[in-house]
Amino acid sequence: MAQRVAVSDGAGGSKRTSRVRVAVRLRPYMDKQDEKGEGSCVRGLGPQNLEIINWRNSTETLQYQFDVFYGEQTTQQEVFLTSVKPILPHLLNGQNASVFAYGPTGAGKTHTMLGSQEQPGIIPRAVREVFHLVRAQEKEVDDWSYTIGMSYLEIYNEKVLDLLSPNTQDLPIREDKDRNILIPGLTHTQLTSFSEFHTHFIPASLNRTTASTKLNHRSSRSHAILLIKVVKSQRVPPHRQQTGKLYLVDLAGSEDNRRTGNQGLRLKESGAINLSLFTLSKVVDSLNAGVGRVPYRDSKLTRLLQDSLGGSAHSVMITNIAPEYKYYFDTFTALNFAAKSKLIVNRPFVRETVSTTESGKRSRQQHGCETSAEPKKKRLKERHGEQEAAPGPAQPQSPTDSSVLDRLLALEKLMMGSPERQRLNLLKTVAQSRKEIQELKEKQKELEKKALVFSTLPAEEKEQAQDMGKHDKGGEALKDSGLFRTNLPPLHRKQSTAAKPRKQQAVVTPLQLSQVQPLQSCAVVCKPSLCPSKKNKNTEVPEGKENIGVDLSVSDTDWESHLDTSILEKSRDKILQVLNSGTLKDLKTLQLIGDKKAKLILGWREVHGQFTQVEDLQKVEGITAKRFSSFIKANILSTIGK
Ligand SMILES: Nc1ncnc2c1ncn2[C@@H]1O[C@H](COP(=O)(O)OP(=O)(O)OP(=O)(O)O)[C@@H](O)[C@H]1O
Repeated sequence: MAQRVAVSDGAGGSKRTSRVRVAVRLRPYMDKQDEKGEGSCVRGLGPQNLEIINWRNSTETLQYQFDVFYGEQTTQQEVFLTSVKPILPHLLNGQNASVFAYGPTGAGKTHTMLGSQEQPGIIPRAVREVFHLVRAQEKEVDDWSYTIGMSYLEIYNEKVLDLLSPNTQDLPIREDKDRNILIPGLTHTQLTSFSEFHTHFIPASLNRTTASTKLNHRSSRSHAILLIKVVKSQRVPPHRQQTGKLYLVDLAGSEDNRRTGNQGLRLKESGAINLSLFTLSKVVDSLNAGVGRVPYRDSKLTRLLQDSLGGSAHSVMITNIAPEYKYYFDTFTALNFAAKSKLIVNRPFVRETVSTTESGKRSRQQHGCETSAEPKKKRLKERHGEQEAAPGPAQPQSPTDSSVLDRLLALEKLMMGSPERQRLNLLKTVAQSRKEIQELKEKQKELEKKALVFSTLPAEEKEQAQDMGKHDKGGEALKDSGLFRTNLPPLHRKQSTAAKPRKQQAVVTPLQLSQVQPLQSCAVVCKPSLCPSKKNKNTEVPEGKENIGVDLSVSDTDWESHLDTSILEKSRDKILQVLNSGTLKDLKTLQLIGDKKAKLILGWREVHGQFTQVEDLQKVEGITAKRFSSFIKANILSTIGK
């Protein structure tokens, strides 16, 4: 059997970590979409620079520098030749590459990646070039043969779906011992020519999940990922084999839900899209800043791209932006994620209000890439015009909506002026907070359900339940959090007629009835020393599970000795069973296991199979011996009570 060999770059040899090359492409101004005729808010300054009006002060612009800036006149061919073609030869040496189009909905990602028949984009051009390179290589070198194959998939709502075989379910992502990422079950079709590629690709594209949002009629709601694999096999012994993978990714649009009118399923989709794009930008940031851990595992998208993004792979991110004012917030956000730095420049942006019919003409003038050699006279004239149009500190023309301004302020506070590492930490904190909010929301839903049940109980039972609830620390923590109070107004209203303010909050207490029970029952089966004590409270409570219904205050080392061995074993078996056969939801019912840990457990199971004993849990990333010891204690106490 052919052997996969380690590959090195033709230029050097030693393993290195590539930066992700960041390009920005500004699409042409589109009159029809700009009903208010507000004009452009962004324009090019040169081959690497652009500027956007400063929303805080319109006498200033914010200037950004990227590896490349493509102005609105840039052709599809120029984008391909300068950003994509140079990385393709690496595929024939067994190296990986990825090209992805990032940016707000309607800013031109699909145009850049796919294009049209008249203006083909990166995908058709890259596949044609790969065939060309392979044919040329086959003519030159005799002792290697090449095969080219394709897979096409989408990530929709964090599910991996096969576009070449649309009836398949969510596919798993695995990693082999050489750290290659694999998707078992994904269709891989051998291609003999470029026209054959078209035969498979076009119908598969129609399987892609798209829906209409207010912003773009055929807005893509999934990340579409085309994989082109080049396998190079040695015809003579030792029959070495090298595989080069190229991922061509048309990302779903990041969007502002308040503006797009997303609700229900669309809103859920947007959550998944925004989370994966957020993780992607964190990954790109970490790779380019050269900081330690790259958070590939935080989303399916980045997990899938792990072996083709950073490391020894060659990656290009093309951030697409739109010039219209109505895209201001999205453009600003996209630029801040893509840019390493920005400069505030005291130079006004001409932005007098014009009628829609004139705006196209004016925008073309504005968007011509200005250079520093621009006549001084013209700049002075612009400045003068600006002062006439908008005296004093100005607001941005479009995002005057106070919620947008709030978010701009928050975003700026987060991104501006902080050193790279600090910025990464902030990004991390935001992601963590989002996760925690999600978990709290889930918990809240659960509590609401239980509250409903409680409201049907007779008065006597209610009182009993309230008394028991007072002992529950997790419930108190939730009650004390502002989030719980603000998110449960209907429940408070319901109670307010029957009880005093202090008691109103007790609406949650019966909900913890089932959580308190383990401790109560525990008193029956364990020795007195194990029963809940309020004195010893220094036990670590990891990962968003602070509201566990058991007391962890008993000493970490001797608590097992207080329990009956057969009960202990039975509990361990129960836990092991959940670890080995539980779904994500089941795993999350375990004490101290949140969403992230549950996913890591599932991932471990996919790669390594069953856990032979509960202690194996320590092999899962992030579960330290200390965490495991808290985990086992909390879960055993909890199962004993059930
Ligand atoms: N560089 C460009 N030149 C000409 N037209 C463009 C360019 N970029 C985008 N467009 C046009 O703008 C519109 C929106 O572009 P596109 O559908 O590619 O956006 P998108 O970012 O892929 O949106 P979504 O996230 O919804 O898929 C399309 O009509 C497209 O043809």
